[in-house]
Amino acid sequence: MRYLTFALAKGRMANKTLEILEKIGYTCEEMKDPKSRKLIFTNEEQKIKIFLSKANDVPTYVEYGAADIGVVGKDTILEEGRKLYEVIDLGIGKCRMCVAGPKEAKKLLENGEIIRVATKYPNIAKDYFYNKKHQTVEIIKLNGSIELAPIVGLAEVIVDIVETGSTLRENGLEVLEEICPLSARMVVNQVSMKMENERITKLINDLREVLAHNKE
Ligand SMILES: Nc1ncnc2c1ncn2[C@@H]1O[C@H](COP(=O)(O)OP(=O)(O)OP(=O)(O)O)[C@@H](O)[C@H]1O
Ligand SMILES: O=P(O)(O)OC[C@H]1O[C@H](OP(=O)(O)OP(=O)(O)O)[C@H](O)[C@@H]1O
Repeated sequence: MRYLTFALAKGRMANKTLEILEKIGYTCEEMKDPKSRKLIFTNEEQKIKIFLSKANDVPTYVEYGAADIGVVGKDTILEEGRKLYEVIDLGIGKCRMCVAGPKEAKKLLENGEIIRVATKYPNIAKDYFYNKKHQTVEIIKLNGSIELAPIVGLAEVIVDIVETGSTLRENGLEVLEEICPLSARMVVNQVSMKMENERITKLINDLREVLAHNKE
């Protein structure tokens, strides 16, 4: 039997993802050593390998088959636009992709003015403004602390993740339009889905059972 390789997004979702995998019997004790600098972990018995990578890179590893399976936010899946199968919503990392800004910016949006939109997610922003709203805007790519942009006059609005809304509130901004709900998804390489169909189907079914149980 060959190894099934998992690419998981490091960061805020990593621990919860590992907890869910543990519930379906996939464990990697070695991963729990906080001092370890090792990047990939093997469970010889279960014939699995697990690695953590930057969230943005998970779809790339999976599309190229360097990982059979990935767990990553829907935002990253939409932004990266890779060829993969999205098989299950894990229900963790729930948040929303929104257009936000000072409340005065609502008028600019309603009037379809050519505004500047700052975001870490240029493809999601383009798709929303160009394809869904048919509104011409200038997209400015940033890499973090996006909420700064309307405050310092770099852009009129932002496209960003909103979870509790605290970051917006504490900076005098608000949600102006909602683009879509987000959560972590399991994605599968298209060839692996065929070649390892039995193992991957079992894994998906086991996950469904655990997730249904969690909801009860
Ligand atoms: N409040 C939140 N802010 C950002 N992402 C969130 C939030 N809640 C859930 N998520 C989900 O968690 C994923 C990973 O977020 P995280 O901040 O760990 O990584 P990141 O944005 O790649 O961070 P960095 O670039 O700072 O390493 C996001 O892609 C999103 O799907
Ligand atoms: O609605 P809230 O609960 O306040 O969460 C949303 C904030 O969290 C994320 O930022 P993150 O902490 O990942 O930092 P970043 O801005 O550097 O990406 C996101 O980009 C928002 O800024």
